[in-house]
Formats: sequence, C-alpha cells, structure tokens
Amino acid sequence: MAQKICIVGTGYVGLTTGICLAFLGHEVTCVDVDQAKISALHAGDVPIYEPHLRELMALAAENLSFTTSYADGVADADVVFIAVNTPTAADGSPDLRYLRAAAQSIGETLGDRFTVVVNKSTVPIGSGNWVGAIVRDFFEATHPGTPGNFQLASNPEFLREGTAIGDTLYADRVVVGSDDPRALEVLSNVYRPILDQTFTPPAFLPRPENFGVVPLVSTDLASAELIKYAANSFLALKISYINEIAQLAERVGADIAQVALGTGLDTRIGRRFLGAGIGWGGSCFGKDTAALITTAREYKLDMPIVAAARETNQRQRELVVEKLLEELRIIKGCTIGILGLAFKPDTDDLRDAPAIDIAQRLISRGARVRLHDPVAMGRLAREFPELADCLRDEPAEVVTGADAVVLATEWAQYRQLDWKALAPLMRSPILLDGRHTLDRQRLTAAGFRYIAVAAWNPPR
Ligand SMILES: NC(=O)c1ccc[n+]([C@@H]2O[C@H](COP(=O)([O-])OP(=O)(O)OC[C@H]3O[C@@H](n4cnc5c(N)ncnc54)[C@H](O)[C@@H]3O)[C@@H](O)[C@H]2O)c1
Ligand SMILES: O=c1ccn([C@@H]2O[C@H](COP(=O)(O)OP(=O)(O)O[C@H]3O[C@H](CO)[C@@H](O)[C@H](O)[C@H]3O)[C@@H](O)[C@H]2O)c(=O)[nH]1
Repeated sequence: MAQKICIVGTGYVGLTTGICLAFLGHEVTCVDVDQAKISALHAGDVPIYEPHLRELMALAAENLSFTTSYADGVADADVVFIAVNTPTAADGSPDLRYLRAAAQSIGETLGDRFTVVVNKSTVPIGSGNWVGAIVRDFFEATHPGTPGNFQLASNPEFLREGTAIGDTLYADRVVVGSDDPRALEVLSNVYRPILDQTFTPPAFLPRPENFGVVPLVSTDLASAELIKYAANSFLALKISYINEIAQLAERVGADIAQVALGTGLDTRIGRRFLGAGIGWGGSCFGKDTAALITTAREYKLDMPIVAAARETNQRQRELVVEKLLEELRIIKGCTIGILGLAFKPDTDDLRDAPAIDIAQRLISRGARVRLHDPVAMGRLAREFPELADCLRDEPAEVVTGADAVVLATEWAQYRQLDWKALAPLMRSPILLDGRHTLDRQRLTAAGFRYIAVAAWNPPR
C-alpha cells in the first residue's frame, strides 16, 4: 500500500531513496536545507552524478516533490527518513550536528498522525534513542500538552555510489530496527515491493537473472545500528587484507589477481572486494571504521583488526609515491599525470578519494601534477580550488610530456584509450596502474613500462 514518505536530506542516499520509493508508488516529499539543490531538482536536474538517477526521477515524477519546508514534508508523513550527512569530526567520531538539526526540525513539524522517524544516515549506536529524545523535546515545546505520536527506527543504507539504484531495487537485504513492533510493520510495508519484487523494473535496469525475493532483517534498534558499521568495516578490512597479501605477493613474485581468484572462489570467502590496488576511499569506509573504533572506546574496547585495516589502507597510498621514486629516482620537478579523481568510477564523489591524497603527496614532494576525470572535474575545481590549475580537459593533455602517469580510478573510458598513440607523447612512458585494470601485455606492447601498485612487476 502506498505510504506518505518524507526524506530529509537529498544527497547520494536521500535522493536515491526518495526517487526509488516514489518509483515504487509511494508519495514522496524530499526536504533539504540547500536551496540550490532543491531549485535544481525542481528544474529536473540531478545535482549528483549517479547513473540512471535522472531517468528514474522522470519516471517517478508524479509521486515526487522537493521542498526546503519541513512542514510540507513532515506534517502528514507516515514515515520520515533522515538521510543527512554525518561526516567525521576531529576526534574520529561522527559529527552529528546535521542529524541534531534535522531531528529538531522534525520535532517542530510532526503532525498528529502516527509517524515513524527513521535514521537512514549512518549513525553511532544509541542514536535512535538520542534522535527520539530530541524529536520529543522539540515536539513538546511546540505542542504543549500533546504527547508525540511517533516511534523511532533505524534502517541502515547499504547502497554503493555508481550502482545506487540497482543496490536499492535489487538489494541483498533490507535491515530495519526498532523497539516498537508497529514501526517495524510500517517499514516492512514501505519496502514490500522490493522485498517481494512485485514492481515492474525500469527498462534501463532489468531485474538480474534468477533474482529472488529480498530478505528482511527485522530487529531491535541497537542491532540495526551495529549491522551497518559491522558490514562496512568488514568490507574495508577485506580490501586491506588483500592489499596486505599483495605486499607479500610482490616480494615472492606471485600474481595477486590469481591469488585473489583462488582464494575468493571459496564460497566462505567470496570473490568480491578482493581487488588489490591503492585501497579504499569514499565517504563511508574511512568514516565508519573510525566511528566504530571511537564507539568501542566508549565501552573500553579496542578494535585492533579494524584499526589495522585503516593503517594498511593509508600505506597503499604512500606506495604510489614509493613506486614512482623507485622508477624516477627524483620526483622533484617531474610531471606526473593522474587519471581518475573520483574515489571510484561512475560517481563524481571526491570524499576521501585516493587520487586527491596522492596528488597532494606528490605536490608536497615537488612534483607537478596534471589531473583528469570524466565527470568529477567541476566538483574538484569547487571543492579543491588549490588543485584547479592541475586539471586538463583530455587524458592526452595529462599524458603529453609527463614523466609518469598514475591510473587512480578505473573508469571504463581509460581502458578504451588508444594507449599506443599516447605512449610516444610522454617524456618517459611509465604507467602506474593503481587499480590493476589495464592489460599488462597490451600496455607493454604499446610501449609503456607498466607497473601495477600492490603487485609483482617484472624488473626493467
Ligand atoms: N553515500 C553513500 O554511498 C552512503 C551509503 C550508505 C549510507 N550513507 C550514509 O548516509 C548519510 C548521507 O550520506 P550522503 O552521502 O547522502 O550525504 P550527502 O552529503 O550527499 O547528502 C546529505 C544531504 O543532507 C542535507 N542536509 C544537511 N543538513 C540538513 C538538515 N538539517 N535538513 C535537511 N537536509 C540537510 C545536505 O544539504 C545534503 O544535501 C550519511 O550518514 C552516510 O554515512 C551514505
Ligand atoms: O575490491 C575492491 C572493492 C572496492 N575498492 C575500493 O573501495 C572503495 C569503496 O567502494 P564501494 O564499496 O564500491 O563504494 P561505496 O559507495 O563507498 O560503498 C560502500 O560504502 C557505502 C556507504 O556506507 C555502503 O552503503 C556500501 O555498501 C559500501 O560498499 C572504493 O574506493 C573502491 O575503489 C577496492 O579497493 N577494492
């Protein structure tokens, strides 16, 4: 049954969720404090780069509205999803100021009907209670003598940027947590079309073959909150694990791709997230592993495995500089090109992007850096103005005259470049593949000295 839904925060998560739920037939109002974003959405523009999101928004248009007014979205909603940003504060804990502001505004604007207020943002364990208390305080302050008719729930989000719609419609699982059975019931109804796969898939994103129903994990608040951190930390440490093994593979002359394949084919381990290279970036793994460690500390627990995964990940970035030093001997004054700036392909998100970190490390050692990305250059110029002069419109401009090129993000278009034509343009044709994405033989035949990060490379 269609429900009235309000989504607070129209970023990567909120916008995708809002559009997908509207596509499934719910009546969705998306609220954001950023007037520019809401104006863009009114004009039919999607302010982030996420494949197919604009097309799905057009399909869902009749069920979808955008506003900066909480009252318009919250007052008669069955469910209010909070999807605001929860970045890392200086001490590693999540900065909850946006969550607090959202909870206050929701408390001030809730109506009389029963509403489930849902933390979809990734929030520390206990945030359900904390948000509930803020909503209640602000509801009571604005509605003296009236008890609030709402319950808190947690519904952690597992979508990946770049595949956000598929991850939502064809999810591995849906997790909902609440200490109130009615709230759990409402949420399972919201997700019913996904759980039972009763919707007609959009033409551009067909249902994967043999895709069955989606499991629902319906649990208590604290468990749902911990599931999110446990899942992200596990994925992060899986990548760091293979990167650690890759270091040994490099020393003993083993092929890390084969090692990952032979290891991952064990169904207990799984092949995914065993891609060695310059390691993970993005808005989630770094932030969520840090948050798990700070939460554990509050309970006098260490998380040595998670902490080690973070250290290994940092080391992968420095490895790029070390490899370049090995090849070039002197980096000062050299021109280094970096292809791919977003933290992964098919997104424009630059949060904790390894490419930016590597560029900054190289600049601090006196290198000149040139940068290219198929979609993230506009965002880079806005968010990192100090690097704007390094941007080049075409990969060929990055390569021409360079002493080495680093492939930092495995955009499909880089695989398709005419590498044979590019090699002669370089001062020295050294290609450092940070994602093990190009074919060594092909690149060598094209005239490159091909080196993969976190892999054994034949000597010169
Ligand atoms: N990005 C991902 O892939 C992903 C996946 C799963 C979970 N998460 C979690 O989801 C949450 C949101 O992440 P995101 O990447 O979508 O963030 P984002 O920065 O892209 O979007 C957050 C949005 O919230 C808005 N906002 C901030 N304060 C507000 C307020 N008081 N009222 C209304 N709107 C407000 C901002 O203007 C922004 O548009 C975070 O907790 C994140 O950890 C993110
Ligand atoms: O084998 C791999 C897989 C990924 N990565 C890197 O890991 C980072 C994260 O990739 P991915 O997980 O695909 O993207 P995110 O959008 O950050 O998604 C993660 O973080 C989200 C936010 O919490 C969760 O919702 C998702 O489930 C979780 O996968 C990227 O830099 C990738 O290049 C590797 O280095 N090797």
